[in-house]
Parts: sequence; C-alpha cells; structure tokens
Amino acid sequence: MNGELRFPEGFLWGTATAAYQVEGAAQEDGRGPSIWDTFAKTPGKVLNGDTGDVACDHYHRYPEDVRLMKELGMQAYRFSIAWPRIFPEKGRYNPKGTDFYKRLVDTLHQHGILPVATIYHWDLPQWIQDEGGWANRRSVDYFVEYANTLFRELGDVVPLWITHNEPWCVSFLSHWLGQHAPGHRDLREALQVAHHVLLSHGRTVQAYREAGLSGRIGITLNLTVVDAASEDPADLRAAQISDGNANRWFLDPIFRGSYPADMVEIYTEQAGPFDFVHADDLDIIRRPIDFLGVNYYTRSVVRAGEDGMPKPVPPAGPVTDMGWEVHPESLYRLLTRLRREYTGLPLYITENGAAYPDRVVDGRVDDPERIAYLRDHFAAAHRFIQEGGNLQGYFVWSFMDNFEWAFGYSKRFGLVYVDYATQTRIPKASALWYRDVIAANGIR
Ligand SMILES: N=[N+]=NCCCCNC(=O)[C@@H]1[C@H]2[C@H](O)[C@@H](O)[C@H](O)[C@@H](CO)[C@@H]12
Repeated sequence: MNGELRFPEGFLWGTATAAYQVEGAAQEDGRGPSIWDTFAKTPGKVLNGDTGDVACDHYHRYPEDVRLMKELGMQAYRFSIAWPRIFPEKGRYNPKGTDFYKRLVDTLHQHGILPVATIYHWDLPQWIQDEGGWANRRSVDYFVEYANTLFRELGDVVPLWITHNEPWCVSFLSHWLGQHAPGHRDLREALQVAHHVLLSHGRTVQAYREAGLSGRIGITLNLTVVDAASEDPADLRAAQISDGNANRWFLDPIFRGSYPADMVEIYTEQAGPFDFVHADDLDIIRRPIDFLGVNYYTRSVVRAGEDGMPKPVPPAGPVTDMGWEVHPESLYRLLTRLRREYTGLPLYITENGAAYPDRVVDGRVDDPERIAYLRDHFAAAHRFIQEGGNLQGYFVWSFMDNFEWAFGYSKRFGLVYVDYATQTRIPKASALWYRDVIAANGIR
C-alpha cells in the first residue's frame, strides 16, 4: 500500500509504566516508604498535593490491565519494580513484595506479553535516603543486593532487564534543579549521585553476567537533541554545554569509560574535585550492555546566559500539555547520532509519548494530537531503521494515565484514560490506532 511504512519482522511494540506512578497500595503487603512518598506528602512539592497512595491501583487491577493490553495487541510491557516493596527496611527482605511481581510476570506470560523490568524508576527506599541516599556510595552496595535478589527470584521469567531509568532525572533533576525527590539543589551532590547511579549500573551488569541468566540487560537514558538559538559562538557553546549535561555525561562513561573532558573542567570549577570517583569505577561503569533504552520526548533550544551557561528558549512550534516541543525529526537525529558516535548495539525506544488534556465525551476519548505525535515519531524511527539503524522495539509512554511526578494527576500521557474517581479504564482513540499499527507492523 502506498505510503505504508512497515517495520522489520519481530519489531517489538509495547507500552511502559512505573511502580510509583501506577501501583498505589502504598502500605500493602509490607511495602515501606520511598523518597516519593515523603516528597509527595511534603506541602508544595506536588501539584494539588497529589500522591501515589492509590494512583491507578495497578497493584490490585493488574489482571484487568494486562487483559486490556492483550486486547490492544501489546507485545511487551515495561514496568518497574518498587525497591521499597522488596527491602522496606534496612536488612529486611520482604518476599510478599517479590510475590506481586511474580504474579504480574506470570499474568503477562499467560497473555503472551513480554515482561521488561526496570529495576529502579526513582522510588528509593526512604531508609536509604536517611543514610544520604544515592550521594552515599553505600547505596551502590544496597542496589546490587536488591538487583541480585530480583535476579534470583525473577531472573528466569524476565527476559529483558533495565538497571536504571533516566540517571539524569535521578541526579540533576532531583539533586540540582530540586524538582523531583528528594528535592535537593546541590551540584556536587548531583554529580556524586550520577556517579553512584552509574557505578551501581555497572556493578549490576557484572552481577547479571555472574548469575548466568539467559536474558539481556541494559540501561534507559533520557536523551535529547540540543540546538543553539543562533550561530553566535556563545549560543553554540551553550548548546555544547547543555548537550554535555543532558547526553554526554551519561553516554560517555557507559560507552567510552570516561566523563566528557569539557564538562569535567566546568564541573570541577563549579563543584570541586571529583574525589568521589575511585580508580576502577569507570571500568566497571563501561561494562558491556546488551541494548540501550532511549527515552525521547522533545528537543531543546538554548541560548547563552550572562554567565555563558545554557538558558532554555521557549519552543516556537507546537507543544504538548507539558509545554514540550513536538519535534519528531529530532528523534531521527538523536538515533542517528547514537549510531554514529556511540554504539551499534540494539536500541529500544523505552519511552516516547505525549500528554494532552484528554476528555471523555459520550464515553469516548478522542485524542487526534496524540495519534499525530505517535505517527510522526514512528515515521522518524522507521527512517532510522531504513538507513540501517538497529532499533528493535518501541514502548509508548504510557499504557494508562498515571501520577506524573510533580504534576500529580494533572497530566495525561496514557493510551488508556483513567477515571481516578472510579478507576475505570477507557482506551483512547490512540490506543485503538496503536492496536492497528501493531497488527500491521507499520503505519499508513
Ligand atoms: N528540566 N527538565 N526536564 C525535562 C526532562 C524530561 C525528563 N522527564 C522524562 O523524561 C520523564 C520520563 C519518566 O521516565 C516517566 O516516569 C515520566 O512520566 C515521563 C513523562 O514526564 C518521562
């Protein structure tokens, strides 16, 4: 058919969620508090004082949700495991926590849906934060013990593992910009957090190899394309610095075994010596992975501020409800750069999607903007594959509307609408469109 873009045989189409955003059951079966329970209960941190106490009640409704995923043709489901369910207190393993994920994974297998587990998606147990959190190097050992427990309990039923979701958000958004839990604003701490998260990633890859499991393991990075507002050398340098913070600070250690020198110089000047980097840390961080997960939402445009540092320029084009520019061509640019400069490993889009102010009218949710957003980004991904890019799957964020961190429930990213008052799920027009894309393994 003219204009149809077909994806390779075996291309994996899925959706994604994260524990704190969908599960609810915050105290059920022994779950302990996370830094997001603490943050959400701190006045002023989350819009409308929303919390993940109930969320989408996925902890209890997962059978219905998995059935719906099947009806919508989903081939894979990326979920995260809540560390506070597994180790609610220091030194205490909670088998009831693991049992939930065994039930979820078993249900996914029964429906022929591939489970993809993210080990850490931001819900650090509060008892670890009480010891300094990720800024404390001991967090690395706690993480490896947690990951090894998951490999022991779920290693033979989960084929794809993701160590971390978006180290940039865990470090800079949460410890420098202060917008996410624990809400700190300290560059040096953010750099220590980034390093320990990366180190825990490398140690966990090592542990996975030693466990002798037959699946694959990788990491998910939120990546972007940074454009300069003008050809002015100051703006070009500002874009280079922004790219260094957003992309190269994580890509370089993982794929090259070193932090980017230009950024080390800037950060050493601003935050002091990197004495938290030990001799063999980078060799551990660069341990070979099996795939790279890419979360892409938007590009950014920056100009130089008075101090030469990058300042965001408001988008000129169409934006989503998050105010993020709709820029599908930058997905193609990003993937092409990754292949050219970093790796030929399999790539998965582990998150891509859009928030729009969806409304139920006569029992239906029409979301043409989301369909257009997804179609254009699928087309960008297809162009990369056509040019030889090794993209092996795509997970739309998100399966259903959920707790959007500091925005609470005010932003709807779901393919499925959630009426939080009744917990009713309503597949949006985009979910039905996506079902057809999956069935055709392509877009028209
Ligand atoms: N300054 N600034 N910052 C903007 C940087 C964007 C980074 N946020 C993401 O990528 C989050 C990712 C997350 O995995 C998921 O849990 C979130 O629900 C989605 C939607 O928000 C995306």
